[in-house]
Amino acid sequence: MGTFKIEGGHQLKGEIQPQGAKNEALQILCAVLLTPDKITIHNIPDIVDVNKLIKLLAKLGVKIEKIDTNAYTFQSDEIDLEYLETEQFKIDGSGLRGSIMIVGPLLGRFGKGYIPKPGGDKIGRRRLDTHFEGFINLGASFRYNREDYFYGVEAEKLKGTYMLLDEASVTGTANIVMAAVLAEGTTTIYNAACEPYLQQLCKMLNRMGANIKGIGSNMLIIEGVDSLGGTDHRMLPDMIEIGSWIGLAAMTKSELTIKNVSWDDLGQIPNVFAKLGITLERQGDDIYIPAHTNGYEIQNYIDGSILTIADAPWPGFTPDLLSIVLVVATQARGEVVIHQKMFESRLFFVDKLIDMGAKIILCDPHRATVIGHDFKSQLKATTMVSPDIRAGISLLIAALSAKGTSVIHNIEQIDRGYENIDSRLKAIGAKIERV
Ligand SMILES: CC(=O)N[C@H]1[C@@H](OP(=O)(O)OP(=O)(O)OC[C@H]2O[C@@H](n3ccc(=O)[nH]c3=O)[C@H](O)[C@@H]2O)O[C@H](CO)[C@@H](O)[C@@H]1O
Ligand SMILES: C=C(OP(=O)(O)O)C(=O)O
Repeated sequence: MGTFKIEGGHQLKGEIQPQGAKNEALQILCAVLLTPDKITIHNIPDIVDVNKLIKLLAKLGVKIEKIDTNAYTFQSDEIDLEYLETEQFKIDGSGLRGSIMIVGPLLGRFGKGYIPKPGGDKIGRRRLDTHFEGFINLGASFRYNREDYFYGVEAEKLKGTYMLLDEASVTGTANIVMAAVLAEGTTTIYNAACEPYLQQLCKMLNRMGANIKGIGSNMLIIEGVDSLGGTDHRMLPDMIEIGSWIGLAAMTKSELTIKNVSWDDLGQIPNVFAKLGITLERQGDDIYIPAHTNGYEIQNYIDGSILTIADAPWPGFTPDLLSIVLVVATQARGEVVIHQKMFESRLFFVDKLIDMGAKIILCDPHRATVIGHDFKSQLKATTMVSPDIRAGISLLIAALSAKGTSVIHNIEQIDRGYENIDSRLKAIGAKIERV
């Protein structure tokens, strides 16, 4: 179990280049299975989850070449479907959440797709019904082996159809789209997820020869084609990482510039941090955050009632930033209710923040009320264990603002989604060691 030792209470300063987006990378990497032609992908983040998926693709027979620090080529012209029947695949496939998205492309191109129960954050129930109901709608037969949590879908030829998803699942929509692009006829997916990473996937598939309309909306219309070809793709910057850097800057009263953020793809993120009282300046495509020497004040609603920050499917606010918003609120002036609607086990990490002196009431598993300290009392350093990726980075931000030296164990959770986080933090003045 890896550990970070952090000496908190220091102001940081400098520029940060965000990494390529983790959750986009997981979709895009699965899409390389859709064609025998070469695909070049740039801005791939060097993080544990993505590297696990790249290894899994290699074991499936994808020819992979690293052509630059964050760029690879992929060629899926000799796929070894037998690997899907092996015990090793059960281990590899369950190592991350994103592996679920190999099923759609494999089903679309080879007529069968299998996956063990995927891994990822333990943040509540993470059902897969939307994915498999979508494949069944396209004509696939489905089986699930309860003994070893193994899912399978098979079809001679998928047939396009109309479907209304039971929820706007992000990976579910990506999976169904990747199957439907090679189905016969027209598939309409209503209540589709429409976040920027999904838009990126659809645009990439269209460059490969697919015919997807309605990109960016919650209704995707896909005319199936017989085959797809190669393309070049560049990943967007990671909006969750960008939000994490904004939170870090505010909590440590640091002046930071986050470079090349693709501002127009950030949706509600700048607004939500602005509601917490954080000043963000748009400078070209960069975000400049001045040092918040006098703190930051949470805005109430216009009728004076207390602000609630809640998650919702895109274009709502992403659930992946709520833990970060929560930690930032602990030092604000004012109060806020954090409502995590999607996941029921994601707020339990607040116990650690309470140990550090934060004023938080966990009302129920989904809601926490935070009463900010306005920096009148600093958080106290402590020893903690990172339960999931976003709680992990939130605890790291708390530790960097706290008085004294904190220790965070199980930092593998943070490494799942943040590239070289310790060296990038050190470059802007943080006192952090991997021990
Ligand atoms: C690898 C990847 O891309 N992971 C992301 C993806 O996970 P993932 O695709 O697994 O998440 P889903 O979009 O399927 O759903 C997340 C949770 O929200 C619930 N839900 C979803 C849609 C909806 O309309 N109503 C609703 O309540 C689901 O029941 C589930 O509990 O999207 C999540 C939601 O943005 C993010 O937290 C994850 O980081
Ligand atoms: C929940 C997350 O990831 P995953 O879906 O990969 O577990 C996340 O990135 O915050």
